[in-house]
Amino acid sequence: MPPVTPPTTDQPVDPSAGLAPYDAVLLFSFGGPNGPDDVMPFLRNVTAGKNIPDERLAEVAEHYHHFGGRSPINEQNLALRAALEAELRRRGLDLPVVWGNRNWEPYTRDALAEARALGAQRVVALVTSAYSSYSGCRQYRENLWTALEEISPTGDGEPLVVDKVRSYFNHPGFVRANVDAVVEAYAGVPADAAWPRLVFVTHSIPDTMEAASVVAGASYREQHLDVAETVATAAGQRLGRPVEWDLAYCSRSGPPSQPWLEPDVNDHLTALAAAGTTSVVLSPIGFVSDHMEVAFDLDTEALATAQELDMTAVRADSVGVREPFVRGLADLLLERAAIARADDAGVPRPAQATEGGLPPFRSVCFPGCCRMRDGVDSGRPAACSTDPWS
Ligand SMILES: CC1=C(CCC(=O)O)c2cc3nc(cc4[nH]c(cc5[nH]c(cc1n2)c(C)c5CCC(=O)O)c(CCC(=O)O)c4C)C(CCC(=O)O)=C3C
Ligand SMILES: [Fe+2]
Repeated sequence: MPPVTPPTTDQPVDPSAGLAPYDAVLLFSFGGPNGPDDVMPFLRNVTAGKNIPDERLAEVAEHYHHFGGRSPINEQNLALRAALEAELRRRGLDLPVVWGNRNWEPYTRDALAEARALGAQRVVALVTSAYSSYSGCRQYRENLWTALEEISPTGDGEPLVVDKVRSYFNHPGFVRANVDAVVEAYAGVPADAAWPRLVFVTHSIPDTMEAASVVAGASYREQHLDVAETVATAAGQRLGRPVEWDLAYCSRSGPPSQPWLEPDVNDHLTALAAAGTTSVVLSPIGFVSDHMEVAFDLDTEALATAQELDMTAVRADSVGVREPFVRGLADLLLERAAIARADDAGVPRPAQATEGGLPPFRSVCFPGCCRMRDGVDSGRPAACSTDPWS
């Protein structure tokens, strides 16, 4: 049965009401190795229970070793935490922001234990993945469930409650920061190059995961197409000239027999070159920071492909700590708090800001949301679920 939409008003969130009932923010990310000795244990964490061929793991380990065995992702998350904390302080909100990862230190359970030691009882989680799919939503919620079990108090301690911010790919802050980055990238294209084609890039996922993602309202791919259209149109307006765009994918893994979303960005550049395109801007809209997938798959591999094809290629920034993005995250936290208060009081929720053609994604997931495969439960419980409006 499709979930029922919760009643909402057309009233915007009242920012003066603050972040109650929350008393801490969890910045919840993927994690990455900090040095060569971390690489294999990290990869084993990421791929536990997954059907990833050994050759692929060895290849990915090489990507990390190419950068001294260190992913940029941890520094980027520390910078994002500092920026978000500063933005919250600027608004008079002095909650602690704790940081935890699914696959490396500091682990999710460490962050939750830290929040509890700071006196937190109800935490709002912000995932560093903007899109909804098993990889960007349920997998985080499964990990959160396990972490909550691991730190669960014995005796009369109150269990920690964690709520999650909606998938924010179509929030105005994320969209605006991507438009800014694309416009800047166009400005960086050499003056003698042709008007560039805009190639958006995101992480590929298995077709089965794509099919299962559609229950959230629009599939992973459709979410990207919606953002891409919005960003390309807005960038074209700012640049005073329309841009033509496509969506391509990177970082495919899994066995070759398993279909994943295509085209791969390198294949796509090859096809574009064959059709006469000589200039591109690559926009990594699938990623919130320039971590290893961007540093290797785009800046190392795809840019080398473009060079071989004699194409001019400029890579746009990911949103990182751009102001519109960070302000948007603070707005999303205020929105989530207002939704929690409305649900607790049994009154309609506030209006939620979006850009593009899709509605806001759910703040509370419903059973069966974002499975790995359609109709098949992983058998693992997930936190932040069971919307009263399921
Ligand atoms: C949709 C998506 C995002 C975006 C959303 C989000 O940001 O969460 C993402 C992010 C990331 N993926 C990352 C790294 C890896 N992903 C892997 C494997 C996989 N990713 C998948 C999907 C996604 N992944 C999938 C379906 C697999 C197959 C196995 C599985 O279902 O889990 C593997 C295993 C080896 C390989 O096969 O590549 C690695 C090392 C890093 C860290 C980078 C760094 O260290 O800087 C980040 C941010
Ligand atoms: Fe990944």
